[in-house]
Amino acid sequence: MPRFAANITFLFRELPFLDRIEAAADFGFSGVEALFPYDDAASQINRRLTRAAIPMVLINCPPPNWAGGERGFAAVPGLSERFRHDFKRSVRFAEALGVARLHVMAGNVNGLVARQTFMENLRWAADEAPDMQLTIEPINGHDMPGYYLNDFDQAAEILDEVNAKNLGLQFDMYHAQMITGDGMSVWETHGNRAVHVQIGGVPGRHEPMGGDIDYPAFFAALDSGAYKGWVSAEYNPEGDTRKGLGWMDMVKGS
Ligand SMILES: O=C(O)[C@@H](O)C(=O)CO
Ligand SMILES: [Mg+2]
Repeated sequence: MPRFAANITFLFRELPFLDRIEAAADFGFSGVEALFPYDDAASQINRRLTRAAIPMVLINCPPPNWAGGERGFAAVPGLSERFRHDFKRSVRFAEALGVARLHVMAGNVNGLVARQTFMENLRWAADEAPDMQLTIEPINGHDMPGYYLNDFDQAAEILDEVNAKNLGLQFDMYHAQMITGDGMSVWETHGNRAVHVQIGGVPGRHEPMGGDIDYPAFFAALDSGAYKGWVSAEYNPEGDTRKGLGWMDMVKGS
């Protein structure tokens, strides 16, 4: 069975942010992740992680200003200084939480200069934090219009060209399905680059069951394949998070 983490930016939103950590542990998740947990002190988050006896496995860079609509700066020409400042801050926060993975967000931009900027900043980041597993994630244009990294082949080319041992693919099955209509094929082509996996149903980004993605087949592929990392539940529960966790019981029972 895959090792499941709960993305507590999406799941357990019925509860205050810090309480979601214990809820995730109580409901069978072995870890948590969060998009931007920077509003709480690392010491407070750590206390809750210790009490729940589970790790935080991934956070996103950049820290704050998300509410202002920015989607990162790693690929935005002219903002490398801003990106590097934010990156160092994210690494410090991740280290304080014992988080081993950092998702580096590209930003809303396009064109050849953006590609060059993205690769330069990724190379710099990989050198700057050699012990941190960095990830890049293709995100579908419906959910995040204008986001630079919106295609898995594009991500694979960038990973090959940057060629840093601590940089890999964040494979979100929800985005793979939304972008191509056939997420399983994308996994077959690019799954070997994955260092982090996320799941959510299509349509609607709800619970990973039913819908257009054959999740039982995907979980079976994960069980029999080389990927042994985290599989994070990153979806908008249809109702109360706890009532929608039947998909986990199905995986455990199979
Ligand atoms: O898929 C997503 O939306 C996330 O993994 C993410 O990092 C974008 O904020
Ligand atoms: Mg994702």
